[in-house]
Amino acid sequence: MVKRAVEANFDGLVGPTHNYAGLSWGNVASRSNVNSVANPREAALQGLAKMKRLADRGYVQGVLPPHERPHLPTLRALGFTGNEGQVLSAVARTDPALLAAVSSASAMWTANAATVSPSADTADQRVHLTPANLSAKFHRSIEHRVTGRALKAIFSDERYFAHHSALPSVSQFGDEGAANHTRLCGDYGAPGVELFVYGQEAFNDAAPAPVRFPARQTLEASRAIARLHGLTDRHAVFAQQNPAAIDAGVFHNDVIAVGNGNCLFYHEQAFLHESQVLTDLRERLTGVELAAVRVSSDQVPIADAVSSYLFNSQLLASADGMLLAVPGECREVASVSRYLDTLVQSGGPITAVEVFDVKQSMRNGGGPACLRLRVVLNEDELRAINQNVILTDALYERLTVWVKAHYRDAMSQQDLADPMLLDEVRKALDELTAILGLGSIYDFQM
Ligand SMILES: NCCC[C@H](NC(=O)CCC(=O)O)C(=O)O
Repeated sequence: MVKRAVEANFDGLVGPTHNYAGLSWGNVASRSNVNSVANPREAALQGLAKMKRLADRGYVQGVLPPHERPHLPTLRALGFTGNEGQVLSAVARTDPALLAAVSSASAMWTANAATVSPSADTADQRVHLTPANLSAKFHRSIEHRVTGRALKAIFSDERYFAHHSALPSVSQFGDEGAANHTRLCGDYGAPGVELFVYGQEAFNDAAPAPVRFPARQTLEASRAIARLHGLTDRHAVFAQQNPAAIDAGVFHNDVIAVGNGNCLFYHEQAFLHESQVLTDLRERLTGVELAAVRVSSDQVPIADAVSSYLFNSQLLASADGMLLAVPGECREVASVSRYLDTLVQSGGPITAVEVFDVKQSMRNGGGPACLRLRVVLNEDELRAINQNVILTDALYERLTVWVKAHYRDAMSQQDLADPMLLDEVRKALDELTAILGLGSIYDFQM
């Protein structure tokens, strides 16, 4: 029997150290905004406003906490000694790039937090969660431990939830989580098919690979996640991303494709073997017709897809079809704006387009879809999670007050060395874990 289920979205609350450090080679926005002054307060409020709008529409909206940054335990593991002020001033003086790396608020992009397989797909009928090792970028490779703790503090009931450790942190098992994972299905509670998109095969030198920018996800990693989650061949499809797309700045598949329910919305240059992907999906979607919404390069050149983040939109089920929640940049790129006008009139599955302003995040290459982790939950599972992280009006108000009390409105690279910043962050996060009822998840709390 198919259980009633919903797709919940868990957005990463932007952390107090949000800044532009140009840390992500291959991510065009990150590199082009390097050294701009960021506004963490505005970033966090933009994220909260997105969550609130969707919660008001009736979507189940959760919150995932930011991480402790700058991360002193990482600096100590790399040989910095002395008290915290001494560690910070030494790293600022000798290695500012390292200080930036351990200060990034990148955990906000929770599409990279983990891969989640709903219970309807897995062998033991539990929801399976694996934090992504994010091994392609040092600043992100330090996220998975705390991410795992946060997920365990929210999805704690072992009758319903199975947690795995991140894969080995080496490039051969590079894993970027849900950004390269799309689930297609009929009802959310019915068995679906999980599309794993990888950039490269690690153990096959002859396989196609990008030449300019790194492929962050490997086939080997995707297969390991599917095994860990107990997905049989009926429930998993593996597809290679088009290497040319990676070289054009598509560092994750969610920059060029998004799916929901029976709909896959994608650019014609997304996949290396497009028709095979569609065939593999159709074979496994029993009783459900795949609605493939393909965007051609004539309609939207790939460079425009990358600069507008058209495909990094949230595709959400709505009463009369599907809502595409797009970043504001989509209305600033002519080809994309034109395309969106025709899309809703085309009579296809996507029936509405709405614009969300997440500009602070966009300038680091994170659109609406990057900011959320999707978790399909049936009614029992939804009831079993930590309810304190579900966004209600009261929680929205509380988090807004919390952000305004603790966040700065300007963050430059120089500011990261300020020892006051570390104190501010810890004070804020200590309060946050109490608000969200998470217990102790940060190193400084242990
Ligand atoms: N899913 C969106 C991820 C964006 C993220 N950007 C960053 O980490 C940029 C940080 C900086 O450059 O300061 C990344 O590339 O992994």
